Amino acid sequence: MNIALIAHDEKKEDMIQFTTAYTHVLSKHSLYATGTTGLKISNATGLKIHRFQSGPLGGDQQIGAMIANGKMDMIIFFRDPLTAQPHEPDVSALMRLCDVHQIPLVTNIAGAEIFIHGLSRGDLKWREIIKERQEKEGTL
Ligand SMILES: O=C(CO)COP(=O)(O)O
Repeated sequence: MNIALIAHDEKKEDMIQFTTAYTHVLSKHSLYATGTTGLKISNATGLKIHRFQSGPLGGDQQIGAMIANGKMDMIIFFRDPLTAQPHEPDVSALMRLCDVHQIPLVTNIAGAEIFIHGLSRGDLKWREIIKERQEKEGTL
């Protein structure tokens, strides 16, 4: 599965703890992240991560583009609800695209715990079926 990991500054510590705890699960998947989040995770865990631009510079939009192109399977986005973000429109756009394309999105560590267990149990296998169908129909 292609998984995006994103955290606002006040939530980066949560992301490091989460990815450290679940390195063994995450290492079986293709990981993508916004710039600073990706750097911090790979420094802390050694996980291989494709890093996009930093969020305020367009990273959320790059991940959004992957969703629109049918290339993203899950978004783990630890959002800071208490701090105004200069790129709030990008954040909203990313979450909107998750809903448009039925991509599982979780925005806090408590939910992410549930997602990660579902992921290791195979709850996201339906994504493969959808992708195969889209490839056949030429819509991917
Ligand atoms: O701002 C972000 C997501 O909206 C995260 O960006 P960084 O990972 O570059 O800090």
